Order: sequence, then C-alpha cells, then structure tokens
Amino acid sequence: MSVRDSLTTFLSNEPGGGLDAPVARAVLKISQAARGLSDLVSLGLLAQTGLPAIPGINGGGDAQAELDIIANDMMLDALSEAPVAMVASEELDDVALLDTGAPLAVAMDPLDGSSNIGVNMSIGTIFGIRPALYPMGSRAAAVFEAPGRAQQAAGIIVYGPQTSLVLSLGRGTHIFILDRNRGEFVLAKRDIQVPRSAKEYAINASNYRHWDPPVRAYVDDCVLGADGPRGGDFNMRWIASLVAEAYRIFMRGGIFLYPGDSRPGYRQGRLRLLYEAAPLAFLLEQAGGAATDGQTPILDLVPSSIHQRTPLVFGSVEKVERVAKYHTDPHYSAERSPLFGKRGLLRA
Ligand SMILES: O=P(O)(O)OC[C@H]1O[C@](O)(COP(=O)(O)O)[C@@H](O)[C@@H]1O
Ligand SMILES: [Mg+2]
Ligand SMILES: [Mg+2]
Repeated sequence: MSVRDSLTTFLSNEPGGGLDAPVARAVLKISQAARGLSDLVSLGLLAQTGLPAIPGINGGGDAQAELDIIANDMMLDALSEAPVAMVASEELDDVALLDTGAPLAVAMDPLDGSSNIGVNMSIGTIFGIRPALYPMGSRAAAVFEAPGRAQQAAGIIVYGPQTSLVLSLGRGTHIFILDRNRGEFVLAKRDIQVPRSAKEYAINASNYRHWDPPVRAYVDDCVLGADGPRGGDFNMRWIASLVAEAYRIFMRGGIFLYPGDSRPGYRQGRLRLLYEAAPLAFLLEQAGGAATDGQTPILDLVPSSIHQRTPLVFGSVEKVERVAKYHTDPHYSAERSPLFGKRGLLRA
C-alpha cells in the first residue's frame, strides 16, 4: 500500500475478506454518502442560516437543521445497501431496522457540529460499526448496550477545506482525503500517531462557573501557564465542532474536554457516548491517544440507552492521564497553584 491509493484499494488489501468483508462494504457505502454530502455542504445552499426549514427536535433532544435531516437520510439510504441490520442515529428517536439478518450494527452522528453550518466552519459525520449480536427476542437497542471495545471499525469525516476521512478497522488509524478529480477518497497518511506533547487545550470556557473543582483546577493551571505549576504557556481553541477539534488533535496533539457540569441536563456533559465519544475513542486508541470520561476509558463504558451522554476528555495520553489525576489525586487539584486557597473553599 502506498500513499495515494484509493480507499477501495486499501479495503481490498485488508485481512478478513477484503472488499467482500461486511465492514469493508459498510465503510465504502458510508464513504459514498459522504462524497455526496461533501458536495452538498460545499454548495452552501442549505447553509445560509443553518436554521431548520422544518423545525424539529432530534432523538438526542437538540434542535435539527435541515442539513442534519438530509445527512441522516443520505447515510441511511447508503447503509440500506450494506450488510447492516440496524442503525442508531442522533437524528432518530429509536433504532432503525434495515436488513435484520445482516451482521452489522452502525451508530452514527450524521452531521456533527451543525451549529457551524451557517458560518462556513468544518462539520462532519461520526460512525462506529459493531457486530449485530443480540439474544433472540431482545430489543434491537440492546445490540448497542455493549462497550465501545465491541466496535470493529470507526471513522469521522470532516467537511472542511478538505473533506477527510479518519478511519480505523482496528489495525491503526489512517487518514484519507477526498480527491474530487478522482471522485474517491485516497490514502493521505497511514498509521497516524497522536503527538505526545502539544500546547493546545480545547474547552468551552464560558461554562467555567458550572464546572466541578477538578476541571476548574486543570484549566486554571493551563491559564496560569508559565506562572503556574505547568511551567509553560498554552493556547486555547474552541470550534464547537467535535470532529474539527478531533482532527486537529490527530494532527497536532493536545486535549479536548467537554465535562459534566451543573447546568440542568448537563451532569453527564453534552456529547453522546454511543455515536460521538465511542467512535472517537476507538480512533484515538488506535492512534496512540486516549479518551476518558475524566477517569474511565470511554471504550469501557456501556451505554444504557442509545442517546446517553458522557463527559468526554480526549487527546494526547499524558494530558488525558493528567486530567484523571486532578479528579483523584489531591496533590494535583490543590497546593500546586496560587489559586489553592480558592479551590479549597470550592471543594469544602
Ligand atoms: O455549543 P457547545 O456547548 O460549545 O457544544 C459544542 C459541541 O456540540 C456539538 O456540536 C454536538 O454535536 P451536534 O452538532 O451533532 O449536536 C459538538 O460538535 C461540539 O463539540
Ligand atoms: Mg455531534
Ligand atoms: Mg449531529
């Protein structure tokens, strides 16, 4: 395999059946839908405001933009031509049944970062593919009530200046770029590794007052920079598009946090375990990075419902581990900064 091989060539060389393997067929169908979606996004016709043509609320409880609904329909149409038994989508209340005897189940966020549609910023698609294994007679949703480690493949597609696919079939994480002249995704980087050291952190800092003390302490120390216990300065980034933040972290390292907070409905954060956090965690672990809910690896968590939320911390391993220490080790969350006194009061 060489850089510039097509996704089709890449998949045909994968062990376990090449292009005939169910996972390869599902990935190809998703990539074809993504090509169509990329064209639609780049035309901008649905992006004037990002507001919904027909106002609606999705299965996850968020307002839907027209493009959210179109992306969902395009992905579902594509998956109905793949060996997929069922789909759990951010845009559907319940699991959609396709070919019920087929071997795969797909969880997806058809369009992530949709608040960015109207402002011409990167948005994306997130998907995780797992075996459609469930005891006879149980609900279809039970198939998704298994840890993220059950995934066989996962990917994100970023519709940005480039349309990029970050893909793992469980043997490393690879980047493909949509080559519009060839009309297909081509391999751009094989076996990427999340850089270990980086000076960027990403968090929606407007929620500072709602965070728990360990998260405040971590961010306080980043803000203190060279004057604090970290002994060096940081940059902060917030795009409000999970796929775009993730792509930057795959390229440059760093850390992303969307913690639980004290706002009503945000105790478990904002992001969804099954179709946002778990696929990303799969890609990150395959690229030498890490993803937790603050302490526990995301891939060990079992969703109890398809739209369950989770706090999410991901990026370079050492940084993610450091955040966990702020939750468990008083040495990290206290005494190491001039803000100690304030923190002590907060924790009391
Ligand atoms: O507006 P906030 O609270 O900063 O949240 C931003 C987060 O919400 C999301 O937009 C949620 O995804 P959806 O757009 O698929 O609902 C993430 O992409 C992003 O990280
Ligand atoms: Mg999303
Ligand atoms: Mg979405």
